[in-house]
Amino acid sequence: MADYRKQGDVAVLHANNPPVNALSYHVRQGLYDGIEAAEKDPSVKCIVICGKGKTFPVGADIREFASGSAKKFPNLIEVCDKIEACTKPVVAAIHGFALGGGLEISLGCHYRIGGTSCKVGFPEVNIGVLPGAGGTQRLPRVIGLKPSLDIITSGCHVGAKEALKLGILDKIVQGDVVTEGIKFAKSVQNQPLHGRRVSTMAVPDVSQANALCNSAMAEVKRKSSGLLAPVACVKSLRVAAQTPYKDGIKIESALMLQLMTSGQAKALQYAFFAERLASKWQVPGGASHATVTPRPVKSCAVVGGGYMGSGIVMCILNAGLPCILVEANQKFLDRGIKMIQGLYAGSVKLGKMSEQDAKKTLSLLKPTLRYEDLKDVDVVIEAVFEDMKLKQEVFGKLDKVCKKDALLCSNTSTLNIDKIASATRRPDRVMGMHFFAPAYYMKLLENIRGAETSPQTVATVTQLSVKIGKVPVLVGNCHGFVGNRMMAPYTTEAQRLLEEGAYPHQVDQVIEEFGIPIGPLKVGDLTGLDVSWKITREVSRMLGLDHTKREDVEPFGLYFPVRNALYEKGRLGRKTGAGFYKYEKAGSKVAIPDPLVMDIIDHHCREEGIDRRRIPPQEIYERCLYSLINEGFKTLEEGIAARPEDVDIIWLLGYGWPRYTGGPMHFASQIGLRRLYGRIEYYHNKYPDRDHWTPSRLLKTLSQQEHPVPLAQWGQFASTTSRL
Ligand SMILES: CCCCCCC[C@H](O)CC(=O)SCCNC(=O)CCNC(=O)[C@H](O)C(C)(C)COP(=O)([O-])OP(=O)([O-])OC[C@H]1O[C@@H](n2cnc3c(N)ncnc32)[C@H](O)[C@@H]1OP(=O)([O-])[O-]
Ligand SMILES: NC(=O)c1ccc[n+]([C@@H]2O[C@H](COP(=O)([O-])OP(=O)(O)OC[C@H]3O[C@@H](n4cnc5c(N)ncnc54)[C@H](O)[C@@H]3O)[C@@H](O)[C@H]2O)c1
Repeated sequence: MADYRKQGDVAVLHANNPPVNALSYHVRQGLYDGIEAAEKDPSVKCIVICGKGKTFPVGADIREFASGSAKKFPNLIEVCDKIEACTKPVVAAIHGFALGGGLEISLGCHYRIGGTSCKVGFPEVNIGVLPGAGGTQRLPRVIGLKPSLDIITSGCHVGAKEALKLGILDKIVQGDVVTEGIKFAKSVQNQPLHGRRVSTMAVPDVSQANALCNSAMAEVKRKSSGLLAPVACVKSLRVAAQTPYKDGIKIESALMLQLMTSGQAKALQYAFFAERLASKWQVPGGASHATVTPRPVKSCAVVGGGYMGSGIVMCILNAGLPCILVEANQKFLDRGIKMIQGLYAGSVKLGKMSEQDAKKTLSLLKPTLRYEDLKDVDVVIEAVFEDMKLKQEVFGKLDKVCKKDALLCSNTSTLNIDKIASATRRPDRVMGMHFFAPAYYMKLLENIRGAETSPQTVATVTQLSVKIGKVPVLVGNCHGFVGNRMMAPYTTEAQRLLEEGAYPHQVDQVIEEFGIPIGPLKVGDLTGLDVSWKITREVSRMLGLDHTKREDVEPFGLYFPVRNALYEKGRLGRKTGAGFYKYEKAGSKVAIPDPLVMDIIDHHCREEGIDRRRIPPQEIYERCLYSLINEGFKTLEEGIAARPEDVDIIWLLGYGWPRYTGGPMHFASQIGLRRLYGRIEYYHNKYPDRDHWTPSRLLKTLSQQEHPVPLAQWGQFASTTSRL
């Protein structure tokens, strides 16, 4: 709704829909009625529109797109037109964010003022739509075509200063924005409105419009190939430059309608809400984010300042928390500090941070070689080598030196959290915090709850994760947790395809065309074939197998003859300039298909008596992606993942799964679970020895329901107790 009050001869309209004043039906109605009432009231001379609470409206209510309420009278176009047509001056007083429909409302106003820290923008492309309430038509009339193309196709926020410079804001004000808005409105109440109604203006300097739009179109197609929304934005902006508002708005609306009903928009909006759901955890027994109070965290420590540890330190420092870094010896400590300093220096060079801020942030870091220095910290995150014996040794030490209520966390990517916790006398205060590389950049944090981890530990770690800028997803304890566990069948199938008829570039091409930025074999080269070779050896050891014996490892899906042959030839991936591909030189990024690798593969097949066949792209697609999805369903049926949305967020934020498909689980729902199950069963019959093709029981049950079960209800069909 919108609150209407009068202050002298000024009508003040507050959009009131906490927490972000999304423009749902009642808010639109309130604003529309408010303008009408102010127009009718002879004692009102001018009007101020603002937002209650922490922000100006941040846009349309995204949930109303699916329900259809977004189109209900008065829709957002009608509200903006109503405001603009008002015969009394209307001023938008912006604090917080004016995004999407919120910015459109303010462009419907005759004047816009903003607080010093306000931000404006059109983030619609991020959720698969366009600024469809006149945004693509009004913004270029205010600021010109080029900056409008930049703002609308990028979805980026624009700060107050820049907004003033561009002309989006008429003034930046200090202090309370509503009070200032009232003052401003009074100052313009007698000014004629002619020339202030944006829809009546012409887009300035359209001589270069075609060239600008052509180049913007080429750019969005290059950057976000396959995405519908940015293309539609450019189309709509081109129209704005060429036609009067009344015609442009019709084309904008038609484009909006197409986008709103597209699968991409649904998937992107699903991802938007899934991301916000992720930190809302619940564990068996009922404890949840809503019921458990986290402990305050005032200081942290990181053990191991290698590749991951140094990135984790930066996340902590960036959040303004003091952090101690412990290393095994001076050489590695120096190397870690140098890495951290170098990254901050890089940020300063790129203008992302001032030198002073970098200095201040770095002053929160305390390097040491003494574990005893950790005695007062609230949370320790361990990031030493992936070795159970070493991790247990470190946790044993930490348990001795750290205060009793300190939390001890591990950045392990695969190891058993309970086993690590068993080295301490406080398993209730031990948890996994699985960061993704590079840790200072990647938003995902897979937090692993052990069998004895207490709800308060979960609450504290979740709160800390958010504080350091991450999206935390709580998962249960198993080998590889959710993300890496799902990765295993995907990479296994990618490699097995090589033995049957495909070459590395053919496999990667299919996956990259699907939208994952780097195919599985290029990822193999990136991480290093020696690294995956060692992992295979370790896992084989854990299972009591000899990794050199095919008959031992093959039944467990651990037999990778092509990778092994490349490894034995010293082709360790990008770092050696050769792996599944060749590279111009060691460390180069461009992977070049290598006839030598094809010969190695052909030779292997001849030796094994394998008749190579042409593998159709559809088979590559299904074997890599469906095996991964099947594993995702298994994590749900075992209660390792709590919700399909969590699985999706892990893959969207951690592994580059294309956001416009919503994530593997949402994608599965779009394929249709019956069809998906059928294909998985087909491959299970074809490759009965590969455990990862055993169909998930949950998927089977869901596929047998008479009507498709909405994704949000899948959890009700998972039969096993949660292992979270
Ligand atoms: C015929 C006509 C057709 C219609 C035309 C429409 C045209 C229009 O151009 C389309 C739009 O405006 S498209 C829209 C364009 N605008 C955008 O895309 C802006 C999207 N929003 C954002 O970017 C961020 O929320 C902010 C940066 C605003 C705040 O960040 P922060 O402080 O970290 O807060 P937070 O944690 O992110 O959110 C807090 C709570 O609010 C919830 N919620 C938020 N926005 C919502 C929305 N629009 N809706 C609903 N709910 C929304 C969010 O889910 C969460 O709920 P929870 O239940 O508590 O979990
Ligand atoms: N590399 C990745 O992409 C990645 C991603 C997610 C998680 N992880 C996990 O993060 C952890 C660290 O991996 P990394 O890639 O940073 O390894 P790394 O080899 O770069 O760093 C490990 C560091 O730990 C230090 N160290 C060893 N023993 C120590 C001890 N007793 N006390 C203090 N420091 C000690 C080493 O000196 C080294 O600097 C592993 O568990 C790994 O599985 C790695």
